[in-house]
Amino acid sequence: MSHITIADLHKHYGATEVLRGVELRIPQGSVLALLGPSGCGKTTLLRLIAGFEPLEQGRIAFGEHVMASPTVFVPPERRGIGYVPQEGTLFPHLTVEGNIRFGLPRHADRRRRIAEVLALTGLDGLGRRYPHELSGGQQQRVALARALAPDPALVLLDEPFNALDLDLRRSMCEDVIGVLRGTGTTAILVTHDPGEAFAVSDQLAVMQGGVIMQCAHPETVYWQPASPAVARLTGAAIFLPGQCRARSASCALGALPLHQNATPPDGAVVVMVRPEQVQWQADGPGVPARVVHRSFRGDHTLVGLALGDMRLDLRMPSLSAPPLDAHGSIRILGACMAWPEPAA
Ligand SMILES: Nc1ncnc2c1ncn2[C@@H]1O[C@H](COP(=O)(O)OP(=O)(O)OP(=O)(O)O)[C@@H](O)[C@H]1O
Repeated sequence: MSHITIADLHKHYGATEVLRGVELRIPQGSVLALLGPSGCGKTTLLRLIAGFEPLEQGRIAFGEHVMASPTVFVPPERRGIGYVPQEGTLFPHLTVEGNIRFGLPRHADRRRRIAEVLALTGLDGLGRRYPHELSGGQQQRVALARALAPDPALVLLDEPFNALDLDLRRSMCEDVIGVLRGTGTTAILVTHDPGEAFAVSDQLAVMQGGVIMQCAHPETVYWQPASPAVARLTGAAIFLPGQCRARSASCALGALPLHQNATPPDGAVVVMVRPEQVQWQADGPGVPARVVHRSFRGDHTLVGLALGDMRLDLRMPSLSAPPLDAHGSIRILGACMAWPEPAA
């Protein structure tokens, strides 16, 4: 398989349009994270790619081979896709090996392949266990091993570690994506956790209301979001009214240079910076600020700053957080995004 092309995809459930012109291009061997709020259409998109649902308009192609269009429908078992759904999909009456064997064609050298995928997914020695004898993380590894066993060219992961706590979920996710990268498998990972999406993807697609709002390298999406909505969906953001002139935006935080992708016309704008761009200084030039709130949280401290009649809430490393009532100033590191005012 070479790259995957998804063009102008539409899907309705009843009168509701759930996918509205989805476009994506996923290079072979790369990982695309699909991030968006609940109900935005992520699972529906995966189901169309897998062939579990017909599409109404548009095209899904793997390289030059059209898999789905209004006139073509290649059934799921002929698409060469592995699907790792949300938790709870193992057959409880089958052992780990039995679950993996289920996905393998009869003519395959099943014993060898099962041993390979058990090793690949870190499940050596657990082949004879039943799902209820495994932890949640191990069960999801079995689901991955089952999906990988037929050597698919594309793996779809639909929030596969949702049931795990945050730290375990992120480390499991990085492990699993590492396995897929090791085998050169193209992958689409659905998640609603921006941290997870940033950590593992080559491209991050942000979806809302059935539309891909931006698809780009994760750092581009984070620092140069295409819209205020993308900024909010991908992390904490500070929005301020400002005036744009000659590639510089003036606002309560000073005169800030614009990022390359920011292209508002001169005039009234909404300015966006990430909170970590705001640097506190005990003295030195900058916008005067005073600490009006301080809440210790262990490794970080929440600090509320008053800048004139404006208030900024920041997370600072506890060791460098200023004391309550401290007077100082702030400066902004790097550039800002800005959109014409009504865009907010
Ligand atoms: N079979 C169906 N029949 C009718 N409506 C459906 C069906 N499947 C999904 N929907 C609706 O389509 C919309 C998109 O659902 P989808 O499951 O794709 O969202 P999602 O982004 O994956 O959400 P989540 O993150 O909560 O899993 C939702 O409003 C959902 O209620």
